[in-house]
Amino acid sequence: MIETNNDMETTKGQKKRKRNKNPLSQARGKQNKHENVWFRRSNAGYSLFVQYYMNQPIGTISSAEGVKSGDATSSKEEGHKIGPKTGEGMQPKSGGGNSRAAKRRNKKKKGGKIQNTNSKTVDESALAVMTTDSSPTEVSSPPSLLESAYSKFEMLDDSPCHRNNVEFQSFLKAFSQPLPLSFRMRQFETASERRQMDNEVAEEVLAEFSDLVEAVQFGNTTLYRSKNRPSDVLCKENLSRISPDLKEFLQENSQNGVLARQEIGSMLPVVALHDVGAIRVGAKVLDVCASPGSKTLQALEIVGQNGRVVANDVSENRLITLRQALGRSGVSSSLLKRLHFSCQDGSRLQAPVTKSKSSGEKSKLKFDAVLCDVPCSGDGTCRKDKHILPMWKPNCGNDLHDLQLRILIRALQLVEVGGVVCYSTCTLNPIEDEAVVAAALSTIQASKDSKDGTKKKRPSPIVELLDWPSLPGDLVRRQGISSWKVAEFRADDQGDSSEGEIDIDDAEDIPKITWHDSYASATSQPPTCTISPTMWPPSNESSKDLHLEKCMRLWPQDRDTGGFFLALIKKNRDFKLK
Ligand SMILES: C[S@@+](CC[C@H](N)C(=O)[O-])C[C@H]1O[C@@H](n2cnc3c(N)ncnc32)[C@H](O)[C@@H]1O
Repeated sequence: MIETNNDMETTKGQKKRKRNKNPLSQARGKQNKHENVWFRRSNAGYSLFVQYYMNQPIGTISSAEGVKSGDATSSKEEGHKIGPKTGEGMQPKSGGGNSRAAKRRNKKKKGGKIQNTNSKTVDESALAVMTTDSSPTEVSSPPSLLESAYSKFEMLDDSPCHRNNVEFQSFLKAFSQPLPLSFRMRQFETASERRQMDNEVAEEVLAEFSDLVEAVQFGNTTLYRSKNRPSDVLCKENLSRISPDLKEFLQENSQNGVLARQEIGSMLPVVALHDVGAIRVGAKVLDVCASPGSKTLQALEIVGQNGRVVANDVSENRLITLRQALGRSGVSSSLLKRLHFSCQDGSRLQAPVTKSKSSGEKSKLKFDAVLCDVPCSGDGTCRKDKHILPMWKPNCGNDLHDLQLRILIRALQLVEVGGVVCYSTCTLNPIEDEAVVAAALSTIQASKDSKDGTKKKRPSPIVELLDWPSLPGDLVRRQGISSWKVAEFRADDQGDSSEGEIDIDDAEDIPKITWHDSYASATSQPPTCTISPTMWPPSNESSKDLHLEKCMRLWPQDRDTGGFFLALIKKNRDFKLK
């Protein structure tokens, strides 16, 4: 059982919520059994992923970081789309309108060959498509499923911007490679001499592995990551083969608290909040969606023994995981005393009540910084999580949008005036990223100023996006985007999948995304997933005020990372929602 701090309020009905599944599994669980089977057999997830991201803007590389040679991007506003315009190239050349099942039935009648296939043959066939097709590609090694899915679209599409799309290919290629290893030296602001000594010794030892890993200064933190190697990149999967000694070193030092294995993008929220002064020695920090706790630990290291970190997660089991991870991380017991657990739905989180030592008066705690690392579709982690792409569809992100928005608004209520919230996801899907940020800012902007209850024009907005602090090392920040498309996958015809009747060589069997221009058109027939008006980009007029370009996108093809999205939002005044 998780210990909940005495001064922590719990919400009514908490027990019921504790049993709830993770919202991402719930979003995925909405697929029926047939559809799941069909997804796995047909590689539909890869096709949908490729179609979707071909039609979304990628974001411009921020000029502060500078466009370095070799960056495959043009600096047009928003960055160009990495694929053809919606509707331009996405329709199959023939057919259309009928469901795939209907087409298969027609084909059967005509005596067409229907393959009874499994995932292995799908891969092989996709490979054949890649090699026989004359589409240009820089890829010399066998194409990944993503690259194969792309080449299939090329077969269907004559759009000139679609062909020769080097950047899109480099994005697919990067997403198809395993994620390079990365870890950080644990940084204790109030470090004891012994701790510093341990770190120095570890850094000396790491110098022995300088052919494999390189150090990058990352705020106050020293980050290590795999060095570019001509052969295979050092990653979790090949670590024991390439360097059993480094593996042993990493295992030992993760357990004794010297270093923490963490993805680069995942380190950024705490580094950025530290950089803008919101997470500092003695600060009060809330981690709304905390488990498995990589950011909780990072924040705890900085706030030290006079600070306070509240780690909240809706799932009791995941809070247990977090506690176990912290136990293994070698954090001192005195520091652990500064950590408080809470098991609540982040969108309705009740602030802990504190008692003043002098007057004994009780008040609700507000935080200097809030980490809002919400549940998301997670496609930015597909380089290390092989289960994401096979089941990918836009519906998963759509189903999470409302929850993400409610959690972010709650985080902005709980942060102190002058404090900062970092909203982050490990997806590059704008519906879960800029759409959520834009909707939260607009909702709060439209709310009443809680001071005098009026909606007077004031010099600064109630909440605003902060400029991104300078980036460590050679990381590349792409700016947030302010236009994007909303899509849905309407699976109306997976009935035949139980018979394994998928003809992967048939262009008409490639699943198609349905694009929605507006909320009205999306809801003109019953949607198959959550569709909310806040999913669409704000009007040109209001998006100017929101400054979504201040958000940060980390794309895998830029500096060999995972995909990550971050936004720093400062609260200037209290507000009351309408
Ligand atoms: C992306 S993970 C967080 C990763 C974590 N911040 C880290 O860096 O280790 C999202 C977490 O949100 C939790 N979660 C899902 N729905 C939630 C909700 N309504 N309120 C609070 N937490 C939620 C999930 O259980 C999951 O642990």
